[in-house]
Amino acid sequence: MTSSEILCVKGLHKSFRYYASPLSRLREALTGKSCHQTEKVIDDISFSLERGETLAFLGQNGAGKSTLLKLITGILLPDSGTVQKNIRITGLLELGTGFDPNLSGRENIFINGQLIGMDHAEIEGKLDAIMAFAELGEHIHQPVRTYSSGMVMRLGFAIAIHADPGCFVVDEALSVGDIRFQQKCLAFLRQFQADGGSLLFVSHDLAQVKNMCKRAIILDKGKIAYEGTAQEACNRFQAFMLESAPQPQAATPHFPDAGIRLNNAWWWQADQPATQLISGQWAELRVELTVESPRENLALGFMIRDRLNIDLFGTNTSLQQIPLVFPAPGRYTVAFPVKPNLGPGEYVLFLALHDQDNFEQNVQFWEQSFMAFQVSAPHRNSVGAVYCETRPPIVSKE
Ligand SMILES: Nc1ncnc2c1ncn2[C@@H]1O[C@H](COP(=O)(O)OP(=O)(O)OP(=O)(O)O)[C@@H](O)[C@H]1O
Repeated sequence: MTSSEILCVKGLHKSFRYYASPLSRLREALTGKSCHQTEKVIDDISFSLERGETLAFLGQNGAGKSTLLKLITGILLPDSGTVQKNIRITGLLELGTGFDPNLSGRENIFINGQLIGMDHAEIEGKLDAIMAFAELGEHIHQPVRTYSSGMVMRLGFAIAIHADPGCFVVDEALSVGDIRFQQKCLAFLRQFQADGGSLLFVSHDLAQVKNMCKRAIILDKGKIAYEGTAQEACNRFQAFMLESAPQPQAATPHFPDAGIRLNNAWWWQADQPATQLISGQWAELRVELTVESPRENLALGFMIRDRLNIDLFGTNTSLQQIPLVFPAPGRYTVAFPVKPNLGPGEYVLFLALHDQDNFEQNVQFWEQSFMAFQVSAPHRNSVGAVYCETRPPIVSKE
């Protein structure tokens, strides 16, 4: 380890054993014969972290990000390889790790605090500050098993940050809880960074990764697939995710009794089909259907979701008070004029055709992620997920 490094990971390997049933495990213990399968989850990972550096880990679900963080913090032991660190690393990993559900929040502060390296006197000294940060009020005296996941997160975060770590580990857990508390945690983390603290960060929110981190590693099936600036890593990861996202194609109906098939759907903007829309300019979502017999009383709708699968905007013909009538069999196109006032980024389109009064009835198709598309904002005068029209600010003196 060099003098500026606080963490040095070398040749880390970790596999998990999988047994078909508890009986297989018992059989192996009794007979000594192998009755398990092994899956390599971390495969020869090496990297180092300098003091004050912020490093993000990106990767698809199951890529090994959380396992790597647990190896670094010592929650898990590697099969081989080393984790050298010369500072205290704390953070939020699995919600509730190190909490006894039957003890109160206050009692758990002592248990969890000791687990992450504080001694009793240090915890006594910081108890009031930890309880104030967690904002649990009288709940602090109730057993942790009665807490919501957001409350567990508050308590875990409050303890972890008061351990004066040199490096703080943030897994997706930060996305739990109410937005005001999340903002408070993020503000804390920014101050922690400004004061020279290091961060290891796992998030599927690439905007947050770019905002919080300078460097990033993309993990793919437990191996390092890319290491570089957070900006470049996010671009590569985004491109990879878009490639692997469902593309427009003939959809097969999921509903055997459906008499209407979704053939295709595509965006149209500036007189041509578009996979990249320009924010704030009129576009059209065209949905092409094959109708086998005359139908009415249906609603065709769409929902735009962001990459975290959060609903951003949806509408349907019923909400728009447009009767959807297919008087004869044939191919139909339904066009929705839409002005996508969205921030630049990747989005996914959900399409469904169902009863006009009840979306669970007469379902003809229900395509959760029919296609991915991008939105660009060439005249950037804003940031964020939505685009609100603005006029130049007016400065006036009282
Ligand atoms: N304790 C465990 N026992 C067995 N398998 C495990 C254990 N922990 C993780 N795994 C497996 O290891 C693989 C990697 O999981 P991990 O949680 O590290 O991925 P991840 O990149 O953090 O995914 P996500 O983005 O979904 O959180 C997965 O296949 C997971 O099922």
